[in-house]
Amino acid sequence: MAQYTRVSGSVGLITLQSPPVNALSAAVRQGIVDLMQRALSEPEVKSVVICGQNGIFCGGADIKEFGGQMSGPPLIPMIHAIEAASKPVVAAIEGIALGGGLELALGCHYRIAHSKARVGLPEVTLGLLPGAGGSQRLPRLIGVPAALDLITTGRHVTAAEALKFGLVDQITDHNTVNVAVKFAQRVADQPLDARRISTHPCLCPSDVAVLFEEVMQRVRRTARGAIAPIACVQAVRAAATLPYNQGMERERELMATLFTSGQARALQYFFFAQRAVGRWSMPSGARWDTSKPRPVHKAAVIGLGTMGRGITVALAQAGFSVVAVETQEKQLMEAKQAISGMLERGAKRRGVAPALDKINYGRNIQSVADVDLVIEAVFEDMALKKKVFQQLSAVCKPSTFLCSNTSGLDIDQLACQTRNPELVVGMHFFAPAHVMKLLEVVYGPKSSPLAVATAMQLGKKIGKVSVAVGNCRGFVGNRMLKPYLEQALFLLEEGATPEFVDQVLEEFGFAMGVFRMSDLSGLDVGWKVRLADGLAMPDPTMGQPTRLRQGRRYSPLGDLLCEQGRFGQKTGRGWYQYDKPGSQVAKPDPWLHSFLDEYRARHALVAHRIDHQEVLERCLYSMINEGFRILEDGIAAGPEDIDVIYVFGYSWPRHRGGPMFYAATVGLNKVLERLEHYYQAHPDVPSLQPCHLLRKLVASGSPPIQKWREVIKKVRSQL
Ligand SMILES: CCC[C@H](O)CC(=O)SCCNC(=O)CCNC(=O)[C@H](O)C(C)(C)COP(=O)([O-])OP(=O)([O-])OC[C@H]1O[C@@H](n2cnc3c(N)ncnc32)[C@H](O)[C@@H]1OP(=O)([O-])[O-]
Repeated sequence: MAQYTRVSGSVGLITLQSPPVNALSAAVRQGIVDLMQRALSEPEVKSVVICGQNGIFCGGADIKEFGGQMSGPPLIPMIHAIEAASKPVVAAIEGIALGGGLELALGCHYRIAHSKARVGLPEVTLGLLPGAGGSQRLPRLIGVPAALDLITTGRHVTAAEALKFGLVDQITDHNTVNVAVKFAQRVADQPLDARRISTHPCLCPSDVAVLFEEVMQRVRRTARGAIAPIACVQAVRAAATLPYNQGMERERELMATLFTSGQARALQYFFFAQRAVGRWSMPSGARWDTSKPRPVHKAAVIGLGTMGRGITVALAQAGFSVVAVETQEKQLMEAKQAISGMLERGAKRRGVAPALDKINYGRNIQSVADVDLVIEAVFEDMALKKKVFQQLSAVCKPSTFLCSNTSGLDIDQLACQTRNPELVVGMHFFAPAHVMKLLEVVYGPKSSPLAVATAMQLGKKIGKVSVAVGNCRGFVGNRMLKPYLEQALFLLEEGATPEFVDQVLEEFGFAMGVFRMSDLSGLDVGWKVRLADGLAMPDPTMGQPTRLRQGRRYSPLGDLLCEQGRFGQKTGRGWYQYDKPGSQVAKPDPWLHSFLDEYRARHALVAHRIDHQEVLERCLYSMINEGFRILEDGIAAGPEDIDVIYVFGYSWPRHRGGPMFYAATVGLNKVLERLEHYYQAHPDVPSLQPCHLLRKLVASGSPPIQKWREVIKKVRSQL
């Protein structure tokens, strides 16, 4: 929808009206077409201003329409008609002008932006390119290098940066619509030819071919298999090398390919999944919209190791007062220095003052007495964490929320140490905690909706995508990682090498294969957990064979490496070898290959040829199967929660939507059939046994992912 008013006698004001972001739905496009015609036909009207209601210009094409049949006037001719208009058209940009919204503004003859507005062409993040002329007009307006930057990254730029680029003509701190109306009056009788961007030559640097080559190489390297960034470069290249009309034709062809690709569908699903996780619910029926958070002004972090430092930085940067506690003097001094460095570097990047004064350091837990919320980030040891929670419960005011950054321990056991177990939740950050977007907010059986709502809101305030999940070993992310890691080890036992498994997973789109990732995080981390669980050391009195523990297949390969002091990158040896401890350049290690040969010989394992398909299916489908179990158990409310966790926390390639969306893409019956096949071949590996929910979904005709919740509800009610 759009509204028309005549202002100051001679200006036709068109206001886009489609809450919440004035997306260009069919109705809005129809409104613009009709009202432009009206403005052009009224002789008193000398110029036109286009703005959006509620201080938001336009969030672009309506993404919800992409899934169905497109109706209403198409965007491209609508923008062409605006550009071709005989009266000046001014875009009054408040809030945002993104994607099709900015393309609409580029079709106008002038652009006035509020100083707080942000603009950008984020289509690439949805698996698309700016397909309403944006890939052709932007380089003509701001030059090829800047256009390539904006279009291939999709980043939003501030009004000040936009002015520097020449993307907007003026910025204002005042009422943008009023300023635009006055501007429109001033330019009412100015000639328009030079203002039609499509008629401009494309501004190219002299070495433009080299530039395109370099950008294409960079994009291919970082795209991890995503096709949209490559198409974006191709579209801008068309702008630089072809006349406008031919460039538009190329834009249309590239857009058509992207639009129907599985990647665009996955990325658009993921866009809505990110928003869906904010609408959390708990099995008790408590929900985001009926649970009010309590404001947090002052927080504390206990334990200033790697995680505690990152969490402190994240809180301080978001403006919270933080009490940072570390009982070891040496560790405290090191942490202070590290945190200050992180804050200073971050502030320099963002051009603001470092939030050093937000933090008070202390060695005594008593110093957290008056805080609203505490995040415990001590070593991952249940006995130690229990002690800390007992102390916190005694020291803090009764209303303080007590949170643990555990990556998988039982939240309920911690809650039981406190006076108010309903105020205890998990806040599982991912390293580095001030950078990684993901936060798992873990509720135990006693956690109150108030505590969950407060942790979710705090997560949002510090810039995280927070996902509420139930309490179980490893929560969602690490629980699903277990079968994935396990399969990778079994594949080594059966004949694969770490390099091959990693190559397959990296070709799939993971930033790092499973073995490179283990080397980076440190092999000793999992080893300590397995030792604590009694898994890493077979009990000789029980007579358990080395490759069978607690009644199921077990690979001791990781333990054997740790016993040799091979902890990964930090020791210069792990699944790979490194030039020196701490180096990041992984090289295949002949020692490891002989070690695997000897291991196989010792256990009478005959190496067989393992192909790409087997690596992918066994690693990914076992993980996906665990995802279905998690849904069945009610640990995650829906597939979106799992997918968001995996993309933001575990480098799952975003253009594949997340593990559960990927399962839907592959076809649930295929996932089921392959799991059955592998389970038959490996009956001692329970993680390969297809779970009940997966069978139920297949039996229900494999409904689209948006309908899974209905089947999940039925399955849970039968349990
Ligand atoms: C031929 C076509 C060519 C063209 O080049 C293609 C495009 O333009 S592609 C488009 C290029 N444009 C983009 O990529 C911009 C995508 N949007 C964004 O980046 C952010 O939403 C924005 C920055 C605008 C606001 O952030 P914020 O303040 O944190 O708020 P929020 O994020 O929570 O959103 C609030 C609500 O608005 C909803 N919604 C938002 N946008 C759209 C949309 N375009 N459509 C439909 N709905 C949209 C969103 O789902 C949410 O709904 P709900 O039911 O309440 O969950």
